Amino acid sequence: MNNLKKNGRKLIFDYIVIGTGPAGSVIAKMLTDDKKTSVLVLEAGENNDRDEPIRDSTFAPELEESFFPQYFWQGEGVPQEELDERTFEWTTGRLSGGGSSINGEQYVRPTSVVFREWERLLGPLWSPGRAIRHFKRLEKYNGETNNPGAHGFKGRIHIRQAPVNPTVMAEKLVTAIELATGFQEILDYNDPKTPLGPFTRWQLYQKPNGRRESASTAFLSSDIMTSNGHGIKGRKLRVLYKSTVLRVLFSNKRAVGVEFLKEGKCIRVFARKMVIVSAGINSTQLLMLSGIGPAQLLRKAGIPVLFNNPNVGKHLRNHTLNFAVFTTNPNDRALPSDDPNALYTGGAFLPNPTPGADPKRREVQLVGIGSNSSLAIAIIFLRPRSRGSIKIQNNDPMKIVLADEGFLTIPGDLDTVKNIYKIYIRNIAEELARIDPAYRLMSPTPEVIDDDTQLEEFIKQNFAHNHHQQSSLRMAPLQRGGVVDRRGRVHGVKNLVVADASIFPFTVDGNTAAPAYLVGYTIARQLRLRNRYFRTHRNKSKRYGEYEE
Ligand SMILES: Cc1cc2nc3c(=O)[nH]c(=O)nc-3n(C[C@H](O)[C@H](O)[C@H](O)COP(=O)(O)OP(=O)(O)OC[C@H]3O[C@@H](n4cnc5c(N)ncnc54)[C@H](O)[C@@H]3O)c2cc1C
Repeated sequence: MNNLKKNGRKLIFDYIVIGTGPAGSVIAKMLTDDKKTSVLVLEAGENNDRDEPIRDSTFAPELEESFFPQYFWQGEGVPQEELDERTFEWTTGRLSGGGSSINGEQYVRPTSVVFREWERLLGPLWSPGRAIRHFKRLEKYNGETNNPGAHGFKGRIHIRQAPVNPTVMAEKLVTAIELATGFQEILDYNDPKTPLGPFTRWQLYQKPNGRRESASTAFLSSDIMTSNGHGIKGRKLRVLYKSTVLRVLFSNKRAVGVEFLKEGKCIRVFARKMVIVSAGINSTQLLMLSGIGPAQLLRKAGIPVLFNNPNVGKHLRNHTLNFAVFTTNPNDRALPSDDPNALYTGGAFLPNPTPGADPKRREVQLVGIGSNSSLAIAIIFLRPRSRGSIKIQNNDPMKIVLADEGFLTIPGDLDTVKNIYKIYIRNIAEELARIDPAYRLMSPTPEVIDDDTQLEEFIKQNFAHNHHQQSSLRMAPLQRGGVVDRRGRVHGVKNLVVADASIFPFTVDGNTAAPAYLVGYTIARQLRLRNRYFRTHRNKSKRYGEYEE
């Protein structure tokens, strides 16, 4: 076993951050802004920011389909009982920027309805007003809006609204959705005043020239660190790639460091203040390997129990994903010829169409994906009740976890997806065909939609995975299913924080990268406040909770 050493002494940092996804990268940058705090970041993957498939946004669809081993974790979930025992990929980005370096680039903030739930459970730190303030500080918005007060224009994350001029295909789809649902076209779905309706322009994680903006390009860029991971201009940042953390080290229930694998060597490194786990879909496994989790499971795996918390790995959630495919008019382009980086052909956010559901709550996301010969609508149900779980198999960090996403295990979820086809898709198909008869619903056919048994079968066969894994380490009080408190501090131990999509307390009503950035930003601010407080108040007897912003 090696200790990472400098001048023969073991190397100690103020913080160790595990992972460079949206949450980890923001935290690493923010904690080192003061040029006093030292941070070591450990990332299993490499820095691939310069690779064409990562930089060039037009590769996004291919990345999402092929899961190239050089950029993705390779894994599979357990067979899904309600989906005829089918298995789905259990993966995300394994490279600098994590999922943000390979994802579909859609920038979608959760609505205020979601943050009101977070606030009720966790207090004002997670209120809708504060969330919007934080998003504004993070983003550099490059697009149109009727509510400039809702956007930020000076943050580090470039957001490009695209395309400027919608294609005829996008316009036809949006008109059809307007007519089919009664919701008017909206300009800016991230404006809290217009969370529902169809639109021709997505907001994308892209620089003004259409190149991908990831957590790596936004927060670990050349003005922050050198290409080999050294902070510049006095920034006490060190990023080590190809460094896979195996477990967190403790002394009397206090996290003091981590053990990681780098190029065949097992190395130990230490943290004075805190270890921050931002490993995304792997955070649950790391906690369990470190002795935090359901006692019975840990004992069976041969891991000494540090803190028995049955909530660890228990509340895994994901959105559902299905498709409807239309023929198109060969004269209609899916994307403007001068802007292939726009990626999508319109879309919509809508309420659950089931009679009795809240008509003001966003629960459905439709994404137009056009090509020369077809228009697919990706259908995402954003508020499924089904829950899954993550379990380790034994104490071997290299052994894949048993990730059971529990898709459609609560029957109401299947009913909602059926209603989306029966009400929204059926009506959109009719309106589209009225606008232009060349647009015909091919899959599922209207006959399948009208037959309950066939529709159910279609949904199960057609079901896809959309990589919005969240909530397996819920941020909530222990008695209410929590693993971390409102500042991400792990219950039952000291100096250990989790900050990433795994701590979302309630399912978000859109894609998951924006709230992961927000979680990182909010927790980093809290850590900075704590540092500032301890620096200025020598009397450390007061708890920093009293000095929250
Ligand atoms: C194909 C795909 C498409 C998606 N499309 C969209 C989209 O269009 N819009 C959107 O908002 N979201 C999208 N998402 C989801 C989004 O990218 C994730 O929710 C987001 O990246 C989560 O951020 P995070 O900080 O929680 O973790 P991650 O982004 O997963 O980052 C975790 C990092 O930790 C590293 N890591 C993990 N384990 C270890 C370890 N043991 N040691 C060291 N490092 C480790 C990983 O390599 C990774 O870099 C998509 C995801 C995928 C996979």
